[in-house]
Amino acid sequence: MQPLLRLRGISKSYGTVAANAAIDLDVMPHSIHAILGENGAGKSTLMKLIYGVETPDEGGMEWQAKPVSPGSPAEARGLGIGMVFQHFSLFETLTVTENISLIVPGRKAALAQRIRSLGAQYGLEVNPNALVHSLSVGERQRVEILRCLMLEPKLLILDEPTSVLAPQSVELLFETLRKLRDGGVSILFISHKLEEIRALCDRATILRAGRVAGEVDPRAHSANALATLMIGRAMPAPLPAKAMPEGKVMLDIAGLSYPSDDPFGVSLSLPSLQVRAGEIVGIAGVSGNGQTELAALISGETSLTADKRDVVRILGRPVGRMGAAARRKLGFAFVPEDRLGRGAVPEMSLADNSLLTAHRRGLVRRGLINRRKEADFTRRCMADFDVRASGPKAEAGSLSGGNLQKFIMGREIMLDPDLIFVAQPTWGVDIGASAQIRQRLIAMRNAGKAVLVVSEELEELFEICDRLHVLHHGRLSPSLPLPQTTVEEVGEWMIGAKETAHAG
Ligand SMILES: Nc1ncnc2c1ncn2[C@@H]1O[C@H](COP(=O)(O)OP(=O)(O)OP(=O)(O)O)[C@@H](O)[C@H]1O
Repeated sequence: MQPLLRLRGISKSYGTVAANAAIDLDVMPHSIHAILGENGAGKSTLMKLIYGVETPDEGGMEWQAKPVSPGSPAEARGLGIGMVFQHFSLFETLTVTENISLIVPGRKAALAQRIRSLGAQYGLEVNPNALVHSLSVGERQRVEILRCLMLEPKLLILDEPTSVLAPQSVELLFETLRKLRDGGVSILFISHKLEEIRALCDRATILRAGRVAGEVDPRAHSANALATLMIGRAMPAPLPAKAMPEGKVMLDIAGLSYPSDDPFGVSLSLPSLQVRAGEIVGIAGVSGNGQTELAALISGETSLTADKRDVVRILGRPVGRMGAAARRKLGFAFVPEDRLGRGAVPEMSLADNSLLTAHRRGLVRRGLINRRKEADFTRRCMADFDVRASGPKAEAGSLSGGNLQKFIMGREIMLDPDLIFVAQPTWGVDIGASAQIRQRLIAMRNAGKAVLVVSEELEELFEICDRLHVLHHGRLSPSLPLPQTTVEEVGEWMIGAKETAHAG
């Protein structure tokens, strides 16, 4: 059988970094083909070359046995190649339908109708009239996938599509992808989740440092064997959580109802949320159920009315009316889910990004930046958290997704906060580095720090947390202690089944 897409000797360098080196790849018709590799291995670069976002320095590409060299995404789409990016490319101030209509032809009313019906069919529900800025990361991803599907591609490239989907939605998406494959669409699938790759893909190409390190049938290998192939060494073991005495309450939210002023936002109802020193508390739930609003409330992006200033307390202080910078001064650190934008400024160097939150750690004296200290801090963060980039001067936006996430996590942990709030700590991070990040969070807990983690990955929460709450439609469940609570129970809270029983 002729491959749908054939790459031969594809190379692409950025300065001195060989992001792709002499890559050969055949994508067959009716195939779901995984691209595996550590953060920075060159997966996204390869996909950008195929989709015409970048042009290769060397090598050739054949599409349905004809030589092609797509010079732009529009040309690639013209061939029948669609791509869903890891970082979103939606306009925040436009609605879902308006964003889709920029690429997909058709009248708005008809598009909105198709968005609804495709959404229902594939478990990618989203309100066509919602403004994109009001959507959670997970919902934005649904919009991106829908937009691609509406163009009926022959090859669909998905760059970590499941990283922000709930387990149920992942299964639905896989059903969609299998249906698409059976209907003649091939899929290139990038994911760090090896079990997903084993469940979904029939081929896997493994990249290591920009080169092809092997090609396997993922169904014939265990996840552990795939991981070893990918990272070239064995996985680090989880750090045991040591028994801790009951610590002081470091975050305390008592009886807060917070109606959203955004018509598409989620109103919060938080009967009680406490995080004590020496524990990790997790917030489980599907993205779009109030996680964004909760993060804004705790980080200080949202300010409460004067009568509610006591309702949120950080390190014993009422912070309801305190801004984000003042909260950080108390000993609070925050890793937002949106790493490009809120977490880091892409156009700035890593060193200057360190300054954004670490300026109080001796990097600024009397209003002057100490460049040496800034570079030292950044270098230390890069070394300790295995951030792969050319150095402190590298632009944040040039880092691979997982490496930027490791940098932001590292920067916040290095502030040595008493209370840290982390949204999606390992989103886009490869399995070796995720294990390291989880180890760091457990180490903070063992050192008596208070840790609050929002994650859609139940497995991750079950591995690191002492207790869990579930957020569903903005309502926070009671505290569920681990390990007594089961995944099934949490699942029921996640879909609202338990909530009704609890209220009754
Ligand atoms: N625009 C750019 N400028 C400079 N370097 C870049 C640029 N894009 C990618 N790189 C570098 O090329 C290498 C490969 O990056 P790429 O994003 O392809 O990795 P990846 O395998 O997709 O990683 P991740 O799993 O973290 O998304 C990295 O070292 C990255 O820093």
